[in-house]
Amino acid sequence: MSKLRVAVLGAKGRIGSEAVRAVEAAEDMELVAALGRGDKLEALADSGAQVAVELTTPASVMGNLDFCVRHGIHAVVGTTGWTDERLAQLTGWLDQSPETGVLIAPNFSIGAVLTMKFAQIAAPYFESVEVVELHHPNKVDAPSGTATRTAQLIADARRAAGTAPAPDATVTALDGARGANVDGVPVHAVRLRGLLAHQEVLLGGEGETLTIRHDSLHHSSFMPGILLGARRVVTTPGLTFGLENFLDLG
Ligand SMILES: NC(=O)C1=CN([C@@H]2O[C@H](COP(=O)(O)OP(=O)(O)OC[C@H]3O[C@@H](n4cnc5c(N)ncnc54)[C@H](O)[C@@H]3O)[C@@H](O)[C@H]2O)C=CC1
Ligand SMILES: O=C(O)C1=N[C@H](C(=O)O)C[C@H](O)C1
Repeated sequence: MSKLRVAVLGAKGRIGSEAVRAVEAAEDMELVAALGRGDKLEALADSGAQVAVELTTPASVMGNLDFCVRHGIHAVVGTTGWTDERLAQLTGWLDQSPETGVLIAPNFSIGAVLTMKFAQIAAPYFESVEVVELHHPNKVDAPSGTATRTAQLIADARRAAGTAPAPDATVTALDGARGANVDGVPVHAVRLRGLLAHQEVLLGGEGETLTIRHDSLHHSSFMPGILLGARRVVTTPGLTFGLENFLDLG
C-alpha cells in the first residue's frame, strides 16, 4: 500500500518539530516536505504532498491554507486564532475546491478533547462555570484556542438547556480581573515558565464544586491526534472543526 505523503508547515517550531518526528516514525506516512518561515510554498506543491500539517502562527495560517486549498492539498490545522470571519473565508475557498478537506483542531490531545466533552455535559448542571488555561510564557495568543472553544461549547450547552447566567455580584473590578468574556463564560489565562499546556474548568453549585483538569506535559501528547487527523482528512472533504469529529466518543 502506498504511503500517505505528508508535509509539515512550521517544521522548526515547538509542536512542528515534534510533528516532523512523528510523521517520520509513522509506518504509513512519508514526510515529503518540512517548511519553515520564509520557505516558498511552491515546494509544497512540488513535493506531491497530499496533506499539510499546519502548525505556524495566527498571522501565517490563512495564507498557507489559501495555497493548500487552491492546490487541492488537504490540511490538518493546529494553529490558533480562529474567528467566525476566518472560518467563513476558509469555507468560501473550500466551496471552490469541493474535494479538499481541512481539519481544524483547537487541541489534538485526547485528554483535552475529553475535557471539552465533559465540560459540555456538566455545564448545564451547575450555577457557575469559569475556565482557567495555563501555558508556557512563549505562547503568542490568549486565551488559548482550546479555552475559547471550551467556553463556546459550555455556552452552547447552557443555552440549549436554558441555564440562567452564572451569579456574579462584582460591581467594581480592575481591568481583566474577571478574565475575558467568551460567550458569557469568564476565561482566565496564566503564563508561567515551566508549564506547557493546561486547563481547568471550574463548576460550582449549591454546596459543591467540580473541577475538570487536563495537563499536556509534553508535545508528544498532540501527536496521535495529528496523525489520526492526517489519515482521516483525505477522505473527509470540506471543513471539520474539532478532532472529536474523527473520534467515536458516543
Ligand atoms: N491544536 C493543538 O493541539 C496545538 C496547537 N498549537 C498551536 O500551534 C501553533 C504553533 O505553536 P508553537 O509550535 O508553540 O509555536 P512556535 O513559535 O514554536 O512555532 C511556530 C513556527 O512556525 C514558523 N512559521 C511562521 N510563519 C510560517 C510560515 N508562513 N510558513 C512556515 N513556517 C512558519 C515559525 O518560524 C515557527 O518556527 C500555535 O498557534 C499554537 O497555539 C500548539 C500546540 C498544540
Ligand atoms: O500554544 C500552545 O502551546 C498550545 N496551543 C493550543 C491552544 O491555544 O489551545 C493547544 C494547546 O493548548 C497548546
